[in-house]
Amino acid sequence: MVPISSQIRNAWIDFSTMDCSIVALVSDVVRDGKPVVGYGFSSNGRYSAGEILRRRVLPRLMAAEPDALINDAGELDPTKAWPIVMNNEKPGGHGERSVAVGVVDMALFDLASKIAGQPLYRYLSERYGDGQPDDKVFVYAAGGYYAPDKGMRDLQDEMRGFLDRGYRVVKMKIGGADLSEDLKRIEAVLEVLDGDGSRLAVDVNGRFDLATALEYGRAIEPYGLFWYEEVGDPLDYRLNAVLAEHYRGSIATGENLFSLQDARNLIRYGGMRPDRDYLQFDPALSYGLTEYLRTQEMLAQHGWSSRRCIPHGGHQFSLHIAAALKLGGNESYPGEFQPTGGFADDAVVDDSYVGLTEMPGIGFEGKARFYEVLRALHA
Ligand SMILES: O=C([O-])CC(=O)C(=O)O
Ligand SMILES: [Mg+2]
Repeated sequence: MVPISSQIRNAWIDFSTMDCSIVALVSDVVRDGKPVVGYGFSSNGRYSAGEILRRRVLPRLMAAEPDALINDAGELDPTKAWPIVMNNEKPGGHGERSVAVGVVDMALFDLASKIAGQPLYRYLSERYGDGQPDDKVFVYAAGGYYAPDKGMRDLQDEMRGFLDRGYRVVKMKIGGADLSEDLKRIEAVLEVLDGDGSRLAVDVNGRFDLATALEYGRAIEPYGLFWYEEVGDPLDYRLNAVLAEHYRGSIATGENLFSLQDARNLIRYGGMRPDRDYLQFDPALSYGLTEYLRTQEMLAQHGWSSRRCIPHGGHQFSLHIAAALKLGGNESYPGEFQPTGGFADDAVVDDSYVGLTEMPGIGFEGKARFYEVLRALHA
């Protein structure tokens, strides 16, 4: 467990006690005299899932026959861990179990790609994509939280800071104040963006009932925003569907749907429009890439392009996945959730696109402060 606490607040929670799970899988593969280690962490916004990891997920993994994780080519295959760690788990009610499984899945993919000597995006592209990964990924800067004593000037300075760091598109929180105050905050940010609403996303974090969702929708529609995010309760598909009938701009949601089945319900019943809306399922929070691959298959069957997916979480794992599976982009937290937030220390963002590290694996080793924490797990 590692704390990622701060004073910020969205429309639903504050982050004063936020933490996340971290895992190091020390393998018996030796390179340069050292064991190859796979690292994983559980994204942000859900608390650490240590109890489930310690009592259920990790003991099952450790008890598995080593061969059960190896494919016909003799390689470690992270997707083979899924039935092992999910043995004796009932379907449905996914809760935080998917977070625990996701951390281990991330660490296994880090490990497998390191053993293969490849950066994760190349490893994934060869095995699950078309072998031609994107060489850069669209990223937007997420922030714009509510915080004690944070005024309009501070909000504008924060957004200017994002632009200075190479981002073109930014995101801010709404729904934690009343409509008139939020409209002032939106207009303050639009000033920094030369009045261009298509460069601003707003995030409600699931706060609104239908009437408020529609009221805010009518008020913000003229801005032509990048998207209107997680407007109602994540599991209220009907609310989302009614909103989609009325709000003409893009809607984004899905960061709190943690399984293929929940994602499929959103697609079936949530009224999401494949020509303009965005899906934000976070592979780390929702059973890992193994489940995300199944979700991508489901989306394709329903006529959705992978380019409509821009995962939540702002982590390096999804960055590799975005390049390999040709998603529409990835979230980024240039300022929040330290030490896990943000990409490699030397990552350069240009016009809201970032390149990938060529380090084997996910590349946590290129993120000094976080790597220190991960290394301490097996020092
Ligand atoms: O405030 C949060 O929990 C993070 C969030 O919704 C996002 O990144 O979209
Ligand atoms: Mg969000």
